[in-house]
Amino acid sequence: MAPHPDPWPAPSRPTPVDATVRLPGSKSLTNRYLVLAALADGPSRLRLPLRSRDTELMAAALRALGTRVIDAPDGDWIVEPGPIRGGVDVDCGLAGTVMRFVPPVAALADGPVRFDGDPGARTRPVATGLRALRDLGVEISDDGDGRMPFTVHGRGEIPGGRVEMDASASSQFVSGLLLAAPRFDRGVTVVHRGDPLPSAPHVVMTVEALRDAGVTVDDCEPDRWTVDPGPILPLDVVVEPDLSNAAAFLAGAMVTGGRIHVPDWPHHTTQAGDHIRDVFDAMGGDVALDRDGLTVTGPDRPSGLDVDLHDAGELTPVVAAVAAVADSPSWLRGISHLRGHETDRLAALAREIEKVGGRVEVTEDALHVVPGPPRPATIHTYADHRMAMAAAVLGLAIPGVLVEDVATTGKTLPDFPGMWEAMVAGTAPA
Ligand SMILES: O=C(O)C1=C[C@@H](OP(=O)(O)O)[C@@H](O)[C@H](O)C1
Ligand SMILES: C=C(OP(=O)(O)O)C(=O)O
Repeated sequence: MAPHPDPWPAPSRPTPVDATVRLPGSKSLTNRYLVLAALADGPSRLRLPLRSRDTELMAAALRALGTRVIDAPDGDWIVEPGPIRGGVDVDCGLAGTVMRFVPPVAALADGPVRFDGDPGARTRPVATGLRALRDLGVEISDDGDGRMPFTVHGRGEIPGGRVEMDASASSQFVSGLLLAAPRFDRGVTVVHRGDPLPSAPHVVMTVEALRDAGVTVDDCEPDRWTVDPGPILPLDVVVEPDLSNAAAFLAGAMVTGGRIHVPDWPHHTTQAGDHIRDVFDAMGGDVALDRDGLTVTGPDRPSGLDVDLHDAGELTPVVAAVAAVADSPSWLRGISHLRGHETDRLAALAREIEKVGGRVEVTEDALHVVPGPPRPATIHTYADHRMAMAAAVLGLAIPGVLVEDVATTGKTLPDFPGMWEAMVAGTAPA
């Protein structure tokens, strides 16, 4: 992987891109499978897992807790569960999945497990998950502010039972409890009470992954999930390509009137990123899913749109970037929870899109993006992989865009700049 200059001159292209882009595995699926495999009854195999910062952090966390996560020569991960041990530290980096999925696993350890992460992780919400674990009988110490760092005092078992939480800040609080719950003495019933749960497809993904591993889950009532205690079957799974990362490349077609093909786009998926098909269709793209994969052909100029991204918030930065060069204003709604993502994405998108000539109004839960005469700028990326990908999309359409810290894309996509440059040059590997 070649080093890239910082700031990185985002390639711009006045003519249509035309490339096939093969995406590595889904972050959300890889990290769920890793957790389930660590708690399973025998060894598992993850085929085509994502190998990026977030998933390496998850693997490292589980290794610290006593699981063997073995790098097979073909890139697969073999996972051999072991007794969960305490007396260890977990580095969450900036990964929401690590800071919210691993504490319930740590509660099953035989001693204390201390969690910390990047400076930015200390401002991400974790208190709801910690409070729920306490309600289920787990001892946790923090500095009293419900933020990182904190220590989970594992006692080798979790009584479990019924717990109510307000998960309106992140669906990951629900997913984290459900994933470990087969190993709780009484399983768990989680009831969400509060504003509507964001990122609902991610909880469906959790439920599906549990059921595929032989776990009984009842989700027939809205905002209530029951996981029965019982064994987790070993997994042998192929990880789907990451559709939210794919969205950035498909945006390349949208802003240049070009064509991008993503092979192996799943026909059934729980990934929220699949929603990008509807979004780009509404923005004037020609979106075709067939046996070979997904092909998006962009319009001469994308249309503005009014869209609710509550279920697929992680698409917002890339959609906002396309909206910033559209032929009319856009509303992106239902996204107040993005203030607790890698950065406050509402503020960050407004600031950076305004630098390249757009106007952005931030409301309580929406962005109103008004395209303006484009101008070059240096885009700050706030340690946020999706801000950096959005900046690359802006740079494709607007000459003279420099992207600070493009390496932050390594959170979910190794060598994003190399893949992007290959796409722009039309040489992306088939
Ligand atoms: O469970 C998951 O894998 C995720 C859930 C979502 O989090 P929020 O519910 O906090 O938005 C999503 O944005 C994140 O990228 C991944
Ligand atoms: C919100 C995101 O990540 P995380 O899993 O760290 O919450 C994201 O990838 O857009």
